[in-house]
Amino acid sequence: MRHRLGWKGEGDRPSGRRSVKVTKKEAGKRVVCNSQGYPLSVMDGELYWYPDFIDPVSASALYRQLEKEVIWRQDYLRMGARQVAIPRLQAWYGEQGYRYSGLYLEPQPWLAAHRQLLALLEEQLGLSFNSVLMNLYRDGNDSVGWHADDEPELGINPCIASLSLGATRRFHLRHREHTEQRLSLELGHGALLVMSGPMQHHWRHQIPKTRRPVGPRINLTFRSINPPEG
Ligand SMILES: O=C(O)CCC(=O)C(=O)O
Ligand SMILES: [Fe+2]
Repeated sequence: MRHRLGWKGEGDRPSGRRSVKVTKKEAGKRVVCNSQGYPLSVMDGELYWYPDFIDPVSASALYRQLEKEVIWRQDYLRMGARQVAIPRLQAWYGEQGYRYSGLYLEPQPWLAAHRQLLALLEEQLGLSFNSVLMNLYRDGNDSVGWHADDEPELGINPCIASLSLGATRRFHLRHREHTEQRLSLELGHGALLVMSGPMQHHWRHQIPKTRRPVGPRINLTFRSINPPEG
């Protein structure tokens, strides 16, 4: 267990206020962070929930910065003879390229906002990553279907830290074999969800479309990609 956790034990809500307020300055911007978190009790996996990881003012500043600087791409999946647009925009930053579902994502160099978030994840939770997959859900029509983050480059039992900025969207988790095991979380502005242990082998997750009018949402899933062999 590499986490430094802000709670007492499995299934235990932390007693008292054990939140840590941290401010980090880079390029004149401060990020206020609250690393109080909760373990969510699930079978065959580890799930940690930090509902207020980034405070709303810092989260809005990060959102605006990323909205301005990220180079988003529209990717397509081949479905037989057809090319189907993925229902969201994506971007891949970090140190290595990423191959998934027949797509190759060329890495782009870290932005200052990414470096700031990487430093927070390291300092607050003891987690380090070398890449981030970003998703922009423009409205309720954008989504990501059931999948697991189980590409071979992520290794066995990968740790994935997923930060949400902007509109709140519902996140579903479902066990692959015990399909009655389900979870639904509202991922709000500044919330962090960490999935680790055998989670990606036993569970799938999705962000469904919604008819509710929702604004745009940026999601960053920090990951560690193993270097290519050879
Ligand atoms: O947007 C999210 O919260 C989830 C994104 C996701 O599952 C992924 O990028 O693999
Ligand atoms: Fe995912």
